[in-house]
Amino acid sequence: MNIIILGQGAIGLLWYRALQQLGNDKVNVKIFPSSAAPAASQTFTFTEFSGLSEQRPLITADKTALSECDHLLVCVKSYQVKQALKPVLPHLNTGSSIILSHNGMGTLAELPEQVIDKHAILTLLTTHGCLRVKPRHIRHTGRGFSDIGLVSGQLAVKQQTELTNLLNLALPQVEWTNNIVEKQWRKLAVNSVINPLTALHQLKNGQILKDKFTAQITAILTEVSQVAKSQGIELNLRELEQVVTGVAQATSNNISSMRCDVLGGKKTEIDYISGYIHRLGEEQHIATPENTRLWQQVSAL
Ligand SMILES: NC(=O)C1=CN([C@@H]2O[C@H](COP(=O)(O)OP(=O)(O)OC[C@H]3O[C@@H](n4cnc5c(N)ncnc54)[C@H](OP(=O)(O)O)[C@@H]3O)[C@@H](O)[C@H]2O)C=CC1
Ligand SMILES: CC(C)(CO)C(=O)C(=O)O
Repeated sequence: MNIIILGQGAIGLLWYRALQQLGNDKVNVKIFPSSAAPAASQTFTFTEFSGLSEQRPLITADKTALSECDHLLVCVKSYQVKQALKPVLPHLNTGSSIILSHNGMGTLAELPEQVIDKHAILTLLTTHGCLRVKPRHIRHTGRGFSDIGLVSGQLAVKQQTELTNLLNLALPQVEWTNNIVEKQWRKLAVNSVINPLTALHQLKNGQILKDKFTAQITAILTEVSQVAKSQGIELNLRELEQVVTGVAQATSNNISSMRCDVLGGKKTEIDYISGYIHRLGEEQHIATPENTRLWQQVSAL
């Protein structure tokens, strides 16, 4: 199987290393570099939980590799997806799937129609934690699990199974799911609470469980479930509150990705989290004052 990874950041290199470990007889994995990265052959450093580090070769994909690709795994931030795909799409094998792996929602609607017509589009959601220590040096900070499923087009069951088995062998656990869109909404709900609140109030994830945020969390999640319903996704409010509490407890000492971005002076993914709820709400005539305010406040940071 030929897999190309687009995005050599934390998640891209995590998958690249995991797949490369399996050996060439199982998978031929290459990386498509960003224009900022030199194209010449390079190495990258991978640091495990134990603190052990290793250097590994980084094999980059050219146009020929793109024309032979079976699965393109896109591991860039949500706001980078459209731009990152631009130089890749003209050369990508028509039979290749495009697997989007990012926080937030709304990137599918940004893809040109011809792309949607030609390629099966999948989503890969992961709870693994990975830190980019510096360019081409990553540290795996938390073991998690991943869900993969189809969001547009078709992929034969045999290909679904082969892909899932391979990813699961590389970085377990990976499961195929036929309701990936519902899972995306659940993850969006979690991110719509934890990410903006931690970024705005400079909190660790667990600190959003203080009583003073309870009413606001309920308001955010009420809006998310109302907007999700307009898209045919039923989310139970009490269940969402429990999921958010569970994730905040399990990651209580973590700094959310949005807070990290703010601290690092980087652009956040707020347009694809609270901003996505705001846009869909407007489209569907559903008021989303809480998410709209969070979107505006984080955008202004
Ligand atoms: N890190 C984590 O633990 C987790 C991350 N996620 C989500 O996964 C997604 C990816 O996150 P993460 O890997 O941490 O992000 P990073 O910022 O570490 O990686 C993004 C990579 O994309 C590259 N890139 C940006 N624009 C382009 C382009 N036009 N062409 C090619 N490459 C490009 C960047 O290039 P350059 O090197 O030049 O900057 C960078 O290497 C995000 O949505 C994040 O929220 C989800 C779960 C956990
Ligand atoms: C689940 C959570 C909130 C963990 O930090 C996350 O996905 C993020 O930080 O973006």
